[in-house]
Amino acid sequence: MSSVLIKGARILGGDRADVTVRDGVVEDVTAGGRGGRPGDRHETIDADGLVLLPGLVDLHTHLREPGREDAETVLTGSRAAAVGGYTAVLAMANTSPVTDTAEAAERVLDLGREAGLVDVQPVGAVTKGLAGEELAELGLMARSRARVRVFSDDGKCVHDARVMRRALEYVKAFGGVVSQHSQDPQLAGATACCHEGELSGRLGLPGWPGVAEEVVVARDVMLARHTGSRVHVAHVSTAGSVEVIRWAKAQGIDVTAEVTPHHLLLTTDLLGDYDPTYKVNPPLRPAEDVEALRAALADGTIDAVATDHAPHARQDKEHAFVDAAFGMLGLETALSVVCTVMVEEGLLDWEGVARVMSVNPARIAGLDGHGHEIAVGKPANLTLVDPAAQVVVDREASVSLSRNNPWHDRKLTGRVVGTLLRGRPTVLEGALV
Ligand SMILES: NC(=O)N[C@@H](CC(=O)O)C(=O)O
Repeated sequence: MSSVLIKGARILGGDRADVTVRDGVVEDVTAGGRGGRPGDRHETIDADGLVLLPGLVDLHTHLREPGREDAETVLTGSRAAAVGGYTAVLAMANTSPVTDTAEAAERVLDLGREAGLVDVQPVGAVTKGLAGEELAELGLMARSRARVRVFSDDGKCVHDARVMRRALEYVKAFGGVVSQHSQDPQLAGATACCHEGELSGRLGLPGWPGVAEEVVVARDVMLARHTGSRVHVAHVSTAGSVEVIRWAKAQGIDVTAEVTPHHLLLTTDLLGDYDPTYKVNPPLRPAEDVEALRAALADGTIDAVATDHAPHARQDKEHAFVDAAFGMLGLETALSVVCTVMVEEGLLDWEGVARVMSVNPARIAGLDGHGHEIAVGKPANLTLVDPAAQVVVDREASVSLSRNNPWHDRKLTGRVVGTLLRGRPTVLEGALV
């Protein structure tokens, strides 16, 4: 296999270095920009002043295949992931059919390998058909070729405490984790589609109060304590949930949490003109929650940024607000949003970005080969970022199949310019290779 020389990149935003990768691993790191032996033939990437990060890992991606290939496929979602700087994504189980068997998980794994742009790691459903009643084949999925370690009914909450307890006990045996979509179905019912508050009243939209999330987070951390197992809180959206998670961590309870880019920047007042692009689960919250989420990501209470990339075909989104599908795109813009709201605001440095977008997600998901330090002998899953680039997002430029992009026309700072999967460039100069 050929080698690649990345010249002059700032590893985690530090001093310039030359990084040579060969046969899928980092072969050499030379400080000061004199890397590459004379006479060696490399493909050279001029990375002068660019920030080099370990390849990003997304704990929460919806790829829609099988079942809704008109919204996204494993291939198109993999393209969006690579453009976004990702080298691994966890593919959520709420496809049709649901990923609730070993065969279904292996099929997603194989589709990811065929696409060959990022490692697609299937998430297994917690319950059969996401129905919340009977446990899915957790052990068979774990022992399958797909080696499933993350289980989630995402899109639905595992609301029965007894089922959640059993799931936590079960996954403990093989070091698995349950990623919970925390939404109490009585407090936030089937029609709830907007943060409950003054605005939802004025708009006449059924409200989804923060407490519907917080009560489930509180219950689940107690179940994690009781079972000695591991729970992960998906898409945390309220200050109250942050308080519970902070308390639980202080008790030594094995809980981790993720926040989405949209909950770090967008607020509920965007719903003023009923644009379904901004309809998402959990809903966009007020500015006080956004502030608390940023602070929690900065201080480590929230471990990871996860996109909840949720592509939807036009016919599912272009409806009256109450009838439109929940969800928004996220893979291609996540790094730019994190750079804008966390790095530019002085809340995280690039080492911190590597931690919340690569190291911690890889650890939570148990993904070997990702989230490693950039050092000799380590897998060459790498992301190059231009930290000063000014981007105006154009939804038509997306490589996703869907267009439900809440970032359209927004100005963001920082841009992914290169991605390497095991030493092979998948993205160069911001475009797919
Ligand atoms: N996050 C979303 O708004 N949508 C998710 C599922 C869900 O959590 O409702 C989807 O699959 O579309």
